[in-house]
Amino acid sequence: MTSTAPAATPAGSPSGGAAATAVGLTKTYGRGPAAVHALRGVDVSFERGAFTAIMGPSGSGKSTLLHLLAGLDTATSGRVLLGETDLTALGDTALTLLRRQRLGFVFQQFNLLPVLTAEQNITLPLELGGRRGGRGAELDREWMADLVDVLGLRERLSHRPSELSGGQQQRVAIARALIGKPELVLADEPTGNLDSRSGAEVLEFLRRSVRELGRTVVMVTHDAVAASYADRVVLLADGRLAGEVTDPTPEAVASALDALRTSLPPAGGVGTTTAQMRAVAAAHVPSPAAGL
Ligand SMILES: Nc1ncnc2c1ncn2[C@@H]1O[C@H](COP(=O)(O)OP(=O)(O)OP(=O)(O)O)[C@@H](O)[C@H]1O
Repeated sequence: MTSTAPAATPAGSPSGGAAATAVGLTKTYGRGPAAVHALRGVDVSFERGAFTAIMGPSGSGKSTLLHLLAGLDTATSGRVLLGETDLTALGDTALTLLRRQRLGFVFQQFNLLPVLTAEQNITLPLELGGRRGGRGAELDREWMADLVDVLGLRERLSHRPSELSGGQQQRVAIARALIGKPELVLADEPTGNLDSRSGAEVLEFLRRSVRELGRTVVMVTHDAVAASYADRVVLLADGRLAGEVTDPTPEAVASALDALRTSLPPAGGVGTTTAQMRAVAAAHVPSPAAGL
């Protein structure tokens, strides 16, 4: 699938124009011989107004990177910037507020409240913000109408989640993620629980939220077809940035992933140098990441 979006910001570029930036990001779980190096120094920028997918073999650090971008986990070293704000310098309360006011989340499990209607689920973040005096508690009715139309939910607003299909529920979850006009929407396998038709709808809506509603989306996925809806695919292998595919097609993504998998030993990275991965990725990826 070819995108008409502007060229992506190179990996590791400064945060000007970037919705989020990771700088020398490392995350180690555990200590000593049991330590797991989930991220080993990742430098990557996510361009504002673009749809970026993060892909890589199982255990390559995708979810860890998404969680650090969300301020849901703390880095071992390095920094995460949301715009100009350094998340790694914030305490728990500030991070909670930042997540509520500046981020939107879409999960594989739709996480809708069963007793609320679709409309109530969508506006819930504003209710929560309002109760605590947070910013964005006012419902922007025009924005709500835009979201409902783009997501095709107008006829479904009074329905409860149990009365909606999986795809419709995920569209409600996307509207809920977007209602507060977050700077960045983080999606973790948003189509993982959907059949391919509903998945395609959801991906199309995520793309439209970027193209038509000016949002910024970063999505973790295992699916090369899903990734092809993005403007750019960032590849991770063994906790490191291992290349990228711009204007991705499913074939280009699948071949870049195959190249990464065959370059990794079964144990997950021991003995594989970044240089080896770069060489393999460069051979298969149309636009390898600058700065690798
Ligand atoms: N809380 C944790 N404690 C210990 N190790 C962890 C923890 N979370 C993740 N890891 C390890 O960190 C590495 C990266 O995990 P992560 O979940 O980020 O990978 P992933 O690319 O998202 O994998 P998958 O595609 O299988 O979901 C893995 O080796 C994983 O086992």
